[in-house]
Formats: sequence, structure tokens, C-alpha cells
Amino acid sequence: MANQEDNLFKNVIAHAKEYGFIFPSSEIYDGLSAVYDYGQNGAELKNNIKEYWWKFMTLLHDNIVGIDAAIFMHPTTWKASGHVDAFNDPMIDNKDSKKRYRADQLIEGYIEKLEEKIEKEVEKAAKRFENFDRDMFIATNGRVVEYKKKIDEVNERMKNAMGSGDMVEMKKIIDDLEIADPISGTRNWTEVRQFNLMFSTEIGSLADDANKIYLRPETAQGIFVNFLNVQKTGRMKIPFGIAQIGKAFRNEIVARQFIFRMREFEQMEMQFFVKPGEEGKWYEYWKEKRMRWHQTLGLGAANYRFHDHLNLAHYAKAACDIQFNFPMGFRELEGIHSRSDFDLKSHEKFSGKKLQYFDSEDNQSYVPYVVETSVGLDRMFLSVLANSYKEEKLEDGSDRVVLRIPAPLAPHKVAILPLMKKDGLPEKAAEIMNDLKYDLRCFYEEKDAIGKRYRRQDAIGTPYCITIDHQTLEDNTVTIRDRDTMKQERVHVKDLRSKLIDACSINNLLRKI
Ligand SMILES: Nc1ncnc2c1ncn2[C@@H]1O[C@H](COP(=O)(O)OP(=O)(O)OP(=O)(O)O)[C@@H](O)[C@H]1O
Repeated sequence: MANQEDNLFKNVIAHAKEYGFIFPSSEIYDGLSAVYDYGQNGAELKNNIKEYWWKFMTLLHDNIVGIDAAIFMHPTTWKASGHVDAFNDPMIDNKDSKKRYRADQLIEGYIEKLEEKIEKEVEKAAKRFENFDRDMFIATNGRVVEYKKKIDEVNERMKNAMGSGDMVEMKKIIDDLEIADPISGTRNWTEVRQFNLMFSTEIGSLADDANKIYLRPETAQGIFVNFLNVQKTGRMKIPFGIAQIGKAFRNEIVARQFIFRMREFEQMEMQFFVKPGEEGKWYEYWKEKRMRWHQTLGLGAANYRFHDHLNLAHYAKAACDIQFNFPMGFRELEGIHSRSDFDLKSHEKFSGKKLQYFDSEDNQSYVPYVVETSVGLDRMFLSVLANSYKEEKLEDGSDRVVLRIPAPLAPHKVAILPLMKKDGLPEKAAEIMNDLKYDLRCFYEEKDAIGKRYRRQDAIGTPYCITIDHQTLEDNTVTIRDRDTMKQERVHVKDLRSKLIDACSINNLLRKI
């Protein structure tokens, strides 16, 4: 990360704490690594993101229903899903810095550097030649062709090593590429070891292996095991989807970068069950739909891109990420996976129960194929927070920090500010608030000068401030101040509701998708 972006990210993190968005977990005991608590403003923002997702899935699609499965599941679930045997990350330690890394991420970092080199060559050439043909240049320039060859070769070696669980080969790749620890600068590495990411605990009073259960590492399996329950009781016809929002737990090897990679986090997942053979069509459909959902938020379309997976899981037909331009660069925000019938078939095998759908049109039973969309709620939160955070210099020479959070997601939609604490202004303000509070989350404040109060609302992203002054008592008008433009206009109290609801409603945002 470049220094400037690094500093900005640090400021975002500090701001999130100072203004009640995110606190380190159990902070009075010095915190717990990669675990965070959401504060009074964070919880509201998070709930609004959930609502935007949940309503998109379950209101806008009459063939998608939502469930809420338990975190604990029968331990065989995780045998069937492959997590007990294969939910591992390869870890490696540097003996000098004593830092721990994911071996695959070290190798990916090497590949990223080659990709950056290619981009630099492209940029240089684009400046030199008129009518520059990027694809032609990449296909023919000697240096770029070499870089690309190297990338393919490394990717192929890593894919094979990860696929077969060959950790000796993973270590060899790191040695061959002469990858050094960014901290110590040395290549004094340990062997690469597999590390299972699932947390386990015991159920009941006996602490022995027979009672061992796991904290779910993904919410998807709660959907798969309930597939027939939902299909039958909801009389669902294929294609249909099951959506869920819930906690997931992963003992991540390297948990840095604030809430981007946590050990306890939340996922918003939807499994879409389709007829075998139709998964390709639905995969494309969901890719497009999910991208539109993101872009409608208004954080800037250019901040999103697709990234196709080259290394597919053995059961996957296709997989891609929607990446977001986080402060540390483009990273995965959401995964879209065509998972075939792997999960349901595997649960059939391990449970001995049929998980088939009877298609009355074709008069046949089959195990449906699945297309999954899976987005991290905390990563969504980070994308909104980091993108909204702005340090601005104003015309009068002063500074302000403002969170330009999309209005429908803002923790508070409107601040109600009586200009003074006397002359009946607080009473009038309370009257206005009592009318608005059923539709819009309001923040009431009467302390300090109005300018100071505006700044505090800017810092928590409140899109509108309403000031009640003496004129309000005469003609029932108030001033509305817009967070982003800082412009103020005089509005009649009776017009407030419709004006504010229009701008702040999640339902209106959903209409734009
Ligand atoms: N440790 C984590 N902390 C926060 N969010 C996470 C974490 N792991 C996964 N997610 C979120 O859940 C989504 C779906 O999970 P999935 O298993 O596809 O992630 P993943 O491919 O393992 O992610 P990564 O490659 O970043 O570890 C991800 O796109 C991400 O938004």
C-alpha cells in the first residue's frame, strides 16, 4: 500500500472508533486479534446494509425465501461439505521476523508484482504510440510475453500443489521464486504446513472427541441441509433460492487489515437451486444482478470489477469474485460460484437421505445444481465506510471530515437541531421529531453552536440537518442543510416527510436496481 493510502486507511480506522462505528473487541483487555464490535452508529449502518440485501433477495424475487439456521450443526455436516478434510490454508513462518504468512498469498503477491510490471510496460507504450492497440502489444511485446509466461507457469504449479495438498511443492515454489519476507527481507522460511480454519468446541458436559462440534465456517451448509424442508413446506418450484444472513467463524492465519479479514464475521449468502444443465445461464444472470446491486449503491461503478477464478475447486463449474477498490487495492468483496450438485449429493451420501426435487413438468426427480452468491457483510461495511470517508478543505479555509455514506444506509437520516435551548424552540423541535421518527431515524441535539453540531453530524454521515429557529415558530418552516453540498434551504414542515423519505429510503434505492 502506498504511504498516502496507508495513512488514509489508518485515519478511517481511527475515525470508526472515535465516532462509535467499530471498537476492538474486549478493548479493556487490550482487544482480541481480528475480532471487532460494532458500536451505536456501526450497528445501524450494518443493519441498513442487511436490509438492502435481504429486501433485494426476498422482496424483489418471489422465488427466493429467507431462513435463519443455527450456528452449530451436526459434525457430519462438515465431513460432507469437505471442510474437515480440506478447509485448510497453507501457512509458513519467517524464522527471522517470526511473522506468519499464507504461502499461497506470498505466491500471489509475486504474481501481482509481475502483473504490475506488465501494466507499467503497457502504460509506457501507450504514451509512445498513437493508435495504441493494448491487446496486440500484450500479445507481441517480448518482455510482456515473458512476464505472462512466468505468471501462467507459477499459477499452474500453485494450482497443482494446492489441488493435491503438496506442501513440499508449495515451499519449493517460494524458494524457486526467491520470495523474501517483506518485514525481515530474508528467505529464512519454515516448511509449509496445512492449517484447518475451523474453530471447534464440545457440546454437552463431556469434553471428548465424540462431542466435538464446529462453529460454522460458512452459512451455506445451513441452507443445503434445509433444502428439502424449505422446498416442501414452501411449495417451491425450481428455479428457487434460499437466502440467509448469519455469523461465520474462521481461524484465519493472517488476520490483518481491520474488518476485511476477521475471525468472526457475517455472511449474506443465497443458494439458487436450478435444473441441471441450466446452471451456466443462471450463473451469468446472478453475476449481472449482483453487480447491479452493488453499483446502485452509488460508491462509483469504477470501484467494482469481476475477477474470474483460475483455480476452481474440484466440484465447481465456474467461479468469480466481485472485487472492490478497498484502501489496499482491489480485493474480493463477493463470491459467485456455480457449485454443481456437489453439496446436496454429498449430504445425500453422508446422511443416507434423499435430497431430490420432483419436477412435475418433466415427471422426473433430480438433485438440483446450485449457483451461490456470497458476500461478506463486514467487507460491505468496510467498502461503504472507506469509500465515504473524506477529509475536505472548505472555502473558508477550515477543514472537515465527512462520511458521504449513501443516504439510505446512513445510521441517522436526519439531525433535529433547535437553534437555542429556549423560547419554545426545543418544544417545537420535539414536535417535528415526533412526527418524523416513525419513518426516519432522527438524532436530536441541542448542545453547542450550530456549526459544531453540523460537523459532528458530518462525521457520522447524517445526510440532513434540520434547524428550528424563531422563524419556525412564525411560519412553520425550517432550514434543511445538505451534508454533501452544505447548502441550506427553507422548507415547510409539512413537506419534510416526503422530501426526506424520498432521499433516504432503502425501498427507493431498490427501485433503481
Ligand atoms: N475472514 C473473513 N472476514 C470477513 N469476511 C470474510 C472472511 N472470509 C470470507 N469473507 C467474506 O465472505 C465471502 C464469501 O466467502 P468465501 O468463502 O467465498 O471467501 P474466500 O474466497 O475464502 O475469501 P478470501 O479469499 O478473501 O479468504 C467473501 O467474499 C468475503 O466477503
